[in-house]
Amino acid sequence: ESDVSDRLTLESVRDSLIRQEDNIVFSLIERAKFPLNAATYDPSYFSMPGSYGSLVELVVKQTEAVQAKAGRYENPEEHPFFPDDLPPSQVPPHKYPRVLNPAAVFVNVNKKIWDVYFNKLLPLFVAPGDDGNYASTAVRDLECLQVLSRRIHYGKLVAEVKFRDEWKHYEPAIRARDKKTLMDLLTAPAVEKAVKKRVAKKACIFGQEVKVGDDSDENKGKYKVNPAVVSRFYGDWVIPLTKDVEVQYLLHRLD
Ligand SMILES: C=C(O[C@@H]1C=C(C(=O)O)C=C[C@H]1O)C(=O)O
Repeated sequence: ESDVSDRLTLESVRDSLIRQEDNIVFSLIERAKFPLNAATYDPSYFSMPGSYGSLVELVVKQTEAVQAKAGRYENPEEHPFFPDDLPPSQVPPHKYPRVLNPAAVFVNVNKKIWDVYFNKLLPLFVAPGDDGNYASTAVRDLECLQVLSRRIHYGKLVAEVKFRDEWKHYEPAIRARDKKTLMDLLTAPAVEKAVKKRVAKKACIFGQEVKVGDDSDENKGKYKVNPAVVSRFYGDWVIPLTKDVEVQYLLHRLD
């Protein structure tokens, strides 16, 4: 049986990133069903024993605790937002193929993802207002955070494949801790451009009203999430954070 890492190619890793776009766009559409619902993020909205902060923090922390028991974070592709005090996995260990350098576990940009999602993205793609559905809102946020985190940390696998393909170029830059050269080596501008175009198109296709027996174009241009916002969010944050993960991982690749 061949080693999983032998089947890992830049193409297969990119295919996964493309598939994850579907998940991200759908999750944003689901969140955008609700208005901002500011109470979800307001620590003074409720109080309960233990220091959970806001409702969304309660939902994320408690969900992560349950998922940790179920073994979610044993998977090197999953990263918790609140790694401190997580309970251990309760399930028999699964033998994940060892593909990444073990130092990969120390690369976690979820704090940044949390900040960017709530402060940069959310105000741009949800309507202002309050409909009282705070718990559902928090659950949708959790979903968005998890799919974004998975996508961005996939940068570790991308970097691993690129390193294997071109180690002769990467090694000297890693030894010299030369982040600028690493960034230049791993950047593929044409791929980035295609990603931004494709996510805008997905937001158009997945987010349109589908009508039967009505040929009029009255719904043309009305989308559940603004395709331009999704594309800009990818260009300004998702891609740069993925590349940040790539560089951070590569710096540890020879540890
Ligand atoms: C992920 C990759 O690395 C970089 C980041 C990209 C992204 O986040 O979509 C796209 C191209 C590269 O500049 C890749 O090459 O596929």
